[in-house]
Amino acid sequence: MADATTPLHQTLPRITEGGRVGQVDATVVPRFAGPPTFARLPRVDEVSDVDVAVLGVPFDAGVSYRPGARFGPAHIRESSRLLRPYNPAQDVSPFAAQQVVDAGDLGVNPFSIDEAVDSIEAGARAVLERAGRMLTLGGDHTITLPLLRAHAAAHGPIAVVHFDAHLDTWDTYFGARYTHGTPFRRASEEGLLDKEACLHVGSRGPLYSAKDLDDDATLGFAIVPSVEMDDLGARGVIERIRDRVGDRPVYASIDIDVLDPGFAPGTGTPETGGLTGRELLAILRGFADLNLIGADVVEVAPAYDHAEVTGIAASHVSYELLSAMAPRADSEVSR
Ligand SMILES: N=C(N)NCCCC(=O)O
Ligand SMILES: [Zn+2]
Ligand SMILES: [Zn+2]
Repeated sequence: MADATTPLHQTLPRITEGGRVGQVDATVVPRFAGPPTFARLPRVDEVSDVDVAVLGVPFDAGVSYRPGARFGPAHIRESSRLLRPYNPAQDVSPFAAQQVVDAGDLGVNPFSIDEAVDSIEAGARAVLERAGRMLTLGGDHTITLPLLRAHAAAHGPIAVVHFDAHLDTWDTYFGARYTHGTPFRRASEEGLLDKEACLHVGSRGPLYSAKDLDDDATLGFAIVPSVEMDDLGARGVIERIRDRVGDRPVYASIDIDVLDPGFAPGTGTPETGGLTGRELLAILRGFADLNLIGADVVEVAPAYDHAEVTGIAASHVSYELLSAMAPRADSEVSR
């Protein structure tokens, strides 16, 4: 048993509810001490069976404006120390209902986007062989293309629900095809998307031209713009998502800039008029009734954050996604 004189790396008392190796027990080791893994969960090498892996991809060479999302994974992990075991909003204990681990970071090339994209795909495929599902912490939005390649290899064309201020279906920037503004155009061109079933949520802000919207529809996306949030409410947005994706395999990609900059200042291309944290969490809870096969949380850039506001938002978004992935005894739980 740990006491105040025992180095923490020698004995880490963990919650072991449901037979899973869970968080370091915060009633024994205070939250600000101990390992820097996501939610103080075990590392992947500390357990034998894995259901969900949390993977960091510290890559930001694809950004068009402010850099810094390469520090996102470490910032989200540090901001996740306060997460507790039981999620009352979904009536689930996400780390007891499934084995969740921290798979660490991929070490990707910061000087070659092409090489980084290839190695992210290879890394994601390797993680998916070990774990049934993964939640990836970015990193800029470029990383979602190789992540979708890995998921589509396992599931076929995917229904992507994309939360973002931006469409990210643009074509090129300065001739570059792999950037954080282009992942979903590439994914659509590569046949990774179910073009009947993809949806952007929270889009807003100026575009380059009206043609952006025509292209976006052709690439397979419907849109719930941020401006419709008040009229629809979280329930209305969940219904729009459910109508669009049905029971297809769904991948949720959360660009933290879908939140208003007041709720998530720490990001590279902020746009005013976004969702509140409460709205986003409420919508994500609706994914518990969908076939959520994977997710990412991207574009957290801690240099522009204050008091971990953005990091805490990203860690709670991650927690709702992990909760939505958790198997339920009764799948008709109303929430
Ligand atoms: N994916 C994010 N966050 N931003 C894309 C912005 C692309 C642009 O500068 O037009
Ligand atoms: Zn964005
Ligand atoms: Zn984005």
